[in-house]
Amino acid sequence: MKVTVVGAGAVGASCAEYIAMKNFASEVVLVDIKEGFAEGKAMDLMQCASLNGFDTKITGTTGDYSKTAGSKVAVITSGIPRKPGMTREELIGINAGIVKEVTENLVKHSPDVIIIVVSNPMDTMAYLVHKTSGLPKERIIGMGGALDSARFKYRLAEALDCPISDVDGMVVAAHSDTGMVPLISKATRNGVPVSTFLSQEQMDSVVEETKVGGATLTKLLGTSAWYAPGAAVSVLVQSILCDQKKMIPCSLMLNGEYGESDICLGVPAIIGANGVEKIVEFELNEAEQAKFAEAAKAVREVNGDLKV
Ligand SMILES: NC(=O)c1ccc[n+]([C@@H]2O[C@H](COP(=O)([O-])OP(=O)(O)OC[C@H]3O[C@@H](n4cnc5c(N)ncnc54)[C@H](O)[C@@H]3O)[C@@H](O)[C@H]2O)c1
Ligand SMILES: O=C(O)C[C@H](O)C(=O)O
Repeated sequence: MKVTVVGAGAVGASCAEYIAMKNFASEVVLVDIKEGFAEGKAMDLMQCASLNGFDTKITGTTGDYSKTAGSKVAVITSGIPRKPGMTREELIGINAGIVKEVTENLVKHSPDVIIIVVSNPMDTMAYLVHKTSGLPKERIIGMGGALDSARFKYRLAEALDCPISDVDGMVVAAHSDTGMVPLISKATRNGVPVSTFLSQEQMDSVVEETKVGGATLTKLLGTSAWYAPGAAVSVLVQSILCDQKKMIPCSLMLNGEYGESDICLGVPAIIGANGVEKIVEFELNEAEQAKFAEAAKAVREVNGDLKV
């Protein structure tokens, strides 16, 4: 099955690399606007095939969407990343126009596509794709929660001084520095609540470090991260292409779930061959639900800046 990745920059190339390495897609088509860039990235990645042992064919094109025709999944990573000191929300002015145009091109050539939105501000870009694509809501998935939850587990394992495979945890609500809600009350080490091992101060610090995970990396790297974002996308794409029905937190259009409607926010969902197969609703505690509502209010304000 064919997967398109639009934007052959840091995140797009990382998505293509992880998807190919896991060997579950027949073809990955990279698209970029910069002349020759996607073709170059595709060629470089294909020269890894014999070394890394994958058979996925990777091709590149400068804006020729006819090459993307018949894609089962398309990942939108096109757009600018933030620089140190910026918020994701500040990218809306440039990225909204790019995401809208890319969405129209994708849908024209692959009307049955499932779109994964990565470009920031992601929750608002996912909302924009809903408003402009005409696709059913089950076929639009914002990628944020998968990455934020991976960062949460990294911070939990660090605080617990244990292997990451020992910990479980999930982040819901917005993919923003202030709107992320790491569900610390439900995080466990092999099924045992982490509060058994960590003080309140340690848990607060894990939550805060998780929320600014993207900003911390942006400060260190001078631009935003790409390895874990690419890996997180590859997990979503695999769950769709292999119909794994994994439960993954994603930014999805809500229709009353968690008390919100007409907004894309991070919630757990079953992801399979049809895209979003079910939004999983479970009880948040009072504080978590209040933070979820606060995040929704902030995302709604950013959505208000869209011209849709
Ligand atoms: N949702 C997440 O968890 C997450 C994680 C990491 C990055 N991001 C976001 O992903 C986006 C990409 O980040 P990056 O580090 O790869 O940036 P990058 O600058 O390395 O790559 C972006 C690419 O998009 C291309 N592009 C721009 N306009 C285009 C268009 N109209 N059509 C096709 N290609 C176009 C550029 O030429 C560039 O190669 C940013 O908005 C960033 O904030 C989101
Ligand atoms: O932090 C960013 O701006 C990029 C991305 O959203 C991330 O979380 O790594």
